[in-house]
Amino acid sequence: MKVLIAGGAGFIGSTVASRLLDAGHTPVVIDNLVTGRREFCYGRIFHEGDVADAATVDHVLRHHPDIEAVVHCAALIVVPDSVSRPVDYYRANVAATLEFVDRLLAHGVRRLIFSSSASIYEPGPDLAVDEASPLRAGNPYAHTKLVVERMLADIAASSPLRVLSLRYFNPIGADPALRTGPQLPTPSHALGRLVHAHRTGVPFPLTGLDWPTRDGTGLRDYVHVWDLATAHLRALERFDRLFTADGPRHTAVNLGTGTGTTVLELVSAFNALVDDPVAVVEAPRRPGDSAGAYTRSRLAWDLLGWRAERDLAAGIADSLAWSRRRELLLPDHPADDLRQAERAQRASAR
Ligand SMILES: O=c1ccn([C@@H]2O[C@H](COP(=O)(O)OP(=O)(O)O[C@H]3O[C@H](CO)[C@H](O)[C@H](O)[C@H]3O)[C@@H](O)[C@H]2O)c(=O)[nH]1
Repeated sequence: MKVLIAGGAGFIGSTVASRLLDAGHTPVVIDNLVTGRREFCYGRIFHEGDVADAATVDHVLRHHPDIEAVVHCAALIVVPDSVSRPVDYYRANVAATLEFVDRLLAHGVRRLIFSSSASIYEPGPDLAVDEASPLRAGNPYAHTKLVVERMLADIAASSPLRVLSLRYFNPIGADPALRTGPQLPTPSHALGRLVHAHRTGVPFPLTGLDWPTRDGTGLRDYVHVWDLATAHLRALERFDRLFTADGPRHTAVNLGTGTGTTVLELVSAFNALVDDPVAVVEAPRRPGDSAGAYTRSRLAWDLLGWRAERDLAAGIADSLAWSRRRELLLPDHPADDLRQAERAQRASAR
């Protein structure tokens, strides 16, 4: 099957592309490289461009009329950034998706998987959520995901498009074959910061110790990115069976492990795997942060035949292995940072 992956040069999109390749499918990547990496597309079908650019998307779809489904992972994803740059986030995540879907419809695309997020839930006191839990996004990033889910549901209701929103919990790890992984030298997510702290010797900041969790630190459901990628594969293989003729044309499925882990528990699990443990310091809550959530849903199993198979230790081990590989594969040159900044500026000026 030929599958268009928007954002296929980013962390999750590139892993999905590897998973599809390993299963004998053909990913076609479109990515504007604002945060994605060209190196992740070597040897793959790759079109550089923005999903908001009709000419680029038209070109790709005309060039590959045999594309059977689209996976849309292209987005800006850093929560505190979204608080300070909401216009950029709405433009990149909402406005660009609308333009993209307009072209997908024009070319008769009927199957779309959207990278959504568990951050759109309003969890109850036990922090466990399923797909029927109340939705209330607590920061601009999460708002963009919620808005797009609703937008896609409305569009699907009156078009041949069927949409599966996959609500990711917190992806960790890397492709176990180390072809790709988190691309930023200093990622903002907790495990990335832990790896960074381990490499530099700078203590890891515990950002918030007064959350309503068992030890006061934020709780998340950390799911291995390779497991996430496998969920996309299963979803693509079963896509047409997910939708009945007269049922809803948009459906959402949680992708998590079902286990909540606090930041202090994550630090302990990390330190159990390294020779020289990371020190921690207390720090204030981050803008837009939340207590977190974990999934209690079986829907991914029932609908996709998928459940997470890799544990937290595997995710940490693969993150550590990737950070060493990353230094070789994606050396950080000051010129890269400059080019990255210029691309980001061009994208936000559009
Ligand atoms: O240096 C850090 C970084 C994070 N945390 C804590 O670790 C927990 C998890 O934080 P992450 O940033 O790893 O996870 P989030 O769920 O807050 O955000 C992640 O998931 C989001 C979607 O839900 C976005 O994708 C975002 O970019 C990604 O980092 C939170 O309690 C946070 O306060 C720390 O203690 N120290």
